[in-house]
Amino acid sequence: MNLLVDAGNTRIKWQLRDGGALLRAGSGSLEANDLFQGITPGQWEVVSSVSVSTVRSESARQSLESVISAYTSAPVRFFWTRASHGQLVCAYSDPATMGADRWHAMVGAWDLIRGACAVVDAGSAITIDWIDHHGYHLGGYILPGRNMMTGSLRQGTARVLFESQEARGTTPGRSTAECVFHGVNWMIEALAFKLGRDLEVPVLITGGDGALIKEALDNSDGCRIPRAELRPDLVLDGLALVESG
Ligand SMILES: Nc1ncnc2c1ncn2[C@@H]1O[C@H](COP(=O)(O)OP(=O)(O)OP(=O)(O)O)[C@@H](O)[C@H]1O
Ligand SMILES: CC(C)(CO)[C@@H](O)C(=O)NCCC(=O)O
Ligand SMILES: [K+]
Repeated sequence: MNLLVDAGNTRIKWQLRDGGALLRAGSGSLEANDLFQGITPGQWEVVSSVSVSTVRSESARQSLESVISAYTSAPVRFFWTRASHGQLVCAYSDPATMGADRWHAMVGAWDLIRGACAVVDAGSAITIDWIDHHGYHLGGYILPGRNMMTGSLRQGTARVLFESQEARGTTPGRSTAECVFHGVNWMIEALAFKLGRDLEVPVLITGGDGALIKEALDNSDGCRIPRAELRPDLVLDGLALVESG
């Protein structure tokens, strides 16, 4: 039994898998002390390996390792971006500096598509990576995610004052909160429109705000993308592939 962990900047997500079968899944933060509450003592006993993809700090990596090691004596292995995995080749001259989540999502995407595709991970940050039909990673983009956009407006201004809310619209706002939340949604819509214009390849979408991107792509006029698929577990799927060799 293998425990797979994707430690993002906002949330840590995990799955307990036995071969291809998914047994348990959960998410949360290390601080809340209940991250792994979905795993029973009996299940911990039969965990034979723990594989982690993390984009958090070195000290957070160590905390995660010691929390996991308190549950199990199974080896905890961390997987980082590599220069290549099979036909997939990283565009970075220094692959270790590329976020492990991006790499594992690309490994998962290449395994599914085996052809030119793009990967969008809309998490704390939004990343977009291009892969060509040979498996060459052409490069990507790193943008602030939704929470980060609204948070930076809050922090960087004196009078942009607003309460958090679930404003789904994109019409011009008529209050500060509406201007901020509709503005962010409008940017997501603009991003989807641009993707649909620039790309004619399948797009695999993951991350906490992935559904918003998918919806915006589906509603974008003149979109040339043949297939846009939501894959919430793409990072863990790629990690499972890398971990098993
Ligand atoms: N339950 C949730 N908790 C936190 N964020 C959520 C939740 N549901 C949706 N979101 C949205 O998801 C985003 C965070 O996505 P995700 O959980 O994929 O982050 P992450 O994996 O920690 O990010 P990253 O990989 O970029 O560090 C936030 O911007 C927020 O808008
Ligand atoms: C961009 C994020 C934060 C997205 O989770 C992560 O992939 C990361 O910390 N990357 C390191 C920098 C890079 O990918 O070039
Ligand atoms: K992520």
